[in-house]
Amino acid sequence: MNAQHTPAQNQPVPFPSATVLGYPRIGRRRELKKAVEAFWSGSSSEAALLAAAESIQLATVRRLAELGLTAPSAIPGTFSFYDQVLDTLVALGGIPARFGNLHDAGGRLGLDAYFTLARGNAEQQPLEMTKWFDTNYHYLVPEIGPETRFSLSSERVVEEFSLAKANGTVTRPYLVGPVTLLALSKASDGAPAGFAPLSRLDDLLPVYSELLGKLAAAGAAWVQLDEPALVADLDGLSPHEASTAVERAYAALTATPVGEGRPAILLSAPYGSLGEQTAAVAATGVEAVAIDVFKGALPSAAELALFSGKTLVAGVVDGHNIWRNDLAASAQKLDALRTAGAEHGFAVAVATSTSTFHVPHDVDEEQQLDAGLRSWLAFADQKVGEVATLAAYLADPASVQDEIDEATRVIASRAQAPGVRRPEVRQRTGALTDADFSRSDFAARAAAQEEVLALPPLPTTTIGSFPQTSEVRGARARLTKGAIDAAEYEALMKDEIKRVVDLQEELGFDVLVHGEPERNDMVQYFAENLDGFDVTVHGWVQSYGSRCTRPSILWGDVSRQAGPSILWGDASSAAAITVPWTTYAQSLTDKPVKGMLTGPVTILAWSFVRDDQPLAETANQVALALRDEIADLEAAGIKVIQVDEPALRELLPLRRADQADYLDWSVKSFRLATAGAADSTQVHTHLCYSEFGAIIDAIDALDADVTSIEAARSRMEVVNDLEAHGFGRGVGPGVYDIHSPRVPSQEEIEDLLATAVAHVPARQLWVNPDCGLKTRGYAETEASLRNLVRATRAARAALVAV
Ligand code: MET
Ligand SMILES: [Zn+2]
Repeated sequence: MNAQHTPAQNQPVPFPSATVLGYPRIGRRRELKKAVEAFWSGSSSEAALLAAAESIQLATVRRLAELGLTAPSAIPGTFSFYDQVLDTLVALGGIPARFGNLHDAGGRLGLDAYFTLARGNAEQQPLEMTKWFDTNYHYLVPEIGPETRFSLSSERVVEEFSLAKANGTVTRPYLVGPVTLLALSKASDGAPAGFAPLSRLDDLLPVYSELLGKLAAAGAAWVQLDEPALVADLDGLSPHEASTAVERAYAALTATPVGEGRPAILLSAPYGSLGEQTAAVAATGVEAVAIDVFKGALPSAAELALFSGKTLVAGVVDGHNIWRNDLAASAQKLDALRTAGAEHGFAVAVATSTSTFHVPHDVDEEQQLDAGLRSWLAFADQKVGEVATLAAYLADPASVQDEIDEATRVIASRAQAPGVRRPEVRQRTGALTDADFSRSDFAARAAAQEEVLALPPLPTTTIGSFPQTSEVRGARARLTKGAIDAAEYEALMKDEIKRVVDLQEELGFDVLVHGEPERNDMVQYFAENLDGFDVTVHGWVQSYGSRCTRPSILWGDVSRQAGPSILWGDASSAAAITVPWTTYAQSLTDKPVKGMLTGPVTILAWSFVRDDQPLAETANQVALALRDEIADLEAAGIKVIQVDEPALRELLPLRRADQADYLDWSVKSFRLATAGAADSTQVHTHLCYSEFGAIIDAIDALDADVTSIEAARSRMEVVNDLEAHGFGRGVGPGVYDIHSPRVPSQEEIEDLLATAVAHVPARQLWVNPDCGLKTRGYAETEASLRNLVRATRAARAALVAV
């Protein structure tokens, strides 16, 4: 089996015929999560953590070899204690000055320094966190300024390579590439206005080269430098700047010939087309380029001609979603590439389009799923098989005809399966008119809401969830196992709701929440209660650090389920998903309790969504189900309803040309979900995890009465955008960073509020944390919320004094 039909000229060691760009790194049973969290809590030692890391790393290498990645350099470096951007940053030593000196006496950044950057300490906020391209993974944002010093500060990547090698496998170390690392960085606090981190490229490159040299010396034949920034239109990075940076960076990194102190370089460009960067990338001296031809387009004939002498690694198998590959379609793409390769003298290899760390490990772990549904799926392990099959196809097309036919048959059966297309759902979306997407004027709504709610200035609220205690999670586990029945579970949840309501009353909040104890996850909970979805048991994927989510599978047409829910066995609650919990909370207090729903875009973004129809159609189906739920909440007397859309920014296409269309359908789906609400019902939305400046028009177009936005971790930057835009409705920029256990002081929150009041009219402002509190403990949450309410009271007094 050999894909090197036209061996590239400049490659001392050929690139393997089949590979993946990355693999899940948290462990099949989330072993890394457990090991890291035990270390953080102080219940295990650094030595225990390192031992766990080693065993996870070696298990991955063994598994990938078993699955067929046996050629040298076919297995990528897949380990990270927290985040790949942080790994690369720490290796290069470019850490923010605000942390003081984290280097040890030997000039190294150890594990403690690494975790301090990720999680903060008593004095310093952690590095900001934001979405990695259009995925639900979050990376830590480097802060680079003129003062940043780069020096080789960690050789973990070399040690990881050596560990695998000592155990018999030559892997392909992975680093975030220099252009992407700087393009994703923000200017440090001390940097002059307009400073561009990319201006430090020339200072960074020698450290990359030094690290590549160490990898070569350790025996690495190939390294992978990931440059997804090249498939995106990033703010502050023009196409010309991007090409120039690519040219400069890779001229420096390939200055040394392969074999004379550097490994061969695979430049990988996942998540879309290289587009106008194709020529710049093809002109570099790297030995191989991985392009995404699943989500991205095949390069044109003229572009392909530029790859002469290289290996083109074709990402034909989707690394980002879970559907079984259409092998016949992939084979066609490979045929085109093979023909062009023969003509222009480049080799072709097969890969996934992105790292597979966006998908779970193994479909075979999900025997509880319907066999039909299971046959439509490919998780990380199955994708390795698909890649191997397609590499075999390149070498000998006839050898895998059976596999190709089988994939074609399964995909055809999926289109016909019951539940995939339901006429009653399609009639409803087909009959929508413009009126279904609009509420009356904001002014009229605001007046009606003021009358019903009569809130003080700077109203306080939380984002929805309260800490998920081990009792709550334990109760859910016992319900699943059948150790308690629905009535017992319901009683336990009610106890928790009462505790949460009482706590908010005691703290003095104005708009309360029920705390969401009944929700394992804000998307999965809805998926479990809607038709068209299924959930997995072991399908965990990393969201950030040790945090994992278990995306549901949205495979069919969506509607609320007919018939009573399993809980609240009373037929009058037929189909309602959230009403009984919310009305129970409302029965305990005179303050308004928010109904909490997850919006259509977020339900799509955080599920594995069907790929057989436009996302807009699926979003409208979900929106109508939520619209029905909102009508039921209103009928039950709920006055404030929040529809969370934390993922609105996440699905934004990476290329500007595609963004307007996305924003149009995504905003419409939110409006479709919420526009049935009465004027007097206050509709909230919540956004987090991203910088929102770029989509502020779309946020405005959501037409929510109140929007809460994550802001504490980026130190209130969003209020500048709101001010510049003239945002006119209610807004709560977060004042408490819930991603870290740190308790913000009253003074600190007062400062943030003062900043907010300076940019946004006080009558529009709300006071709230950045996000839900489910991952926090009660003690720190109580202390933080107490400071939040105290700071609000002080800010109100200051307003009156003015
Ligand atoms: C990631 S956004 C979370 C919103 C949800 N209502 C919560 O409070 O957990
Ligand atoms: Zn949030």
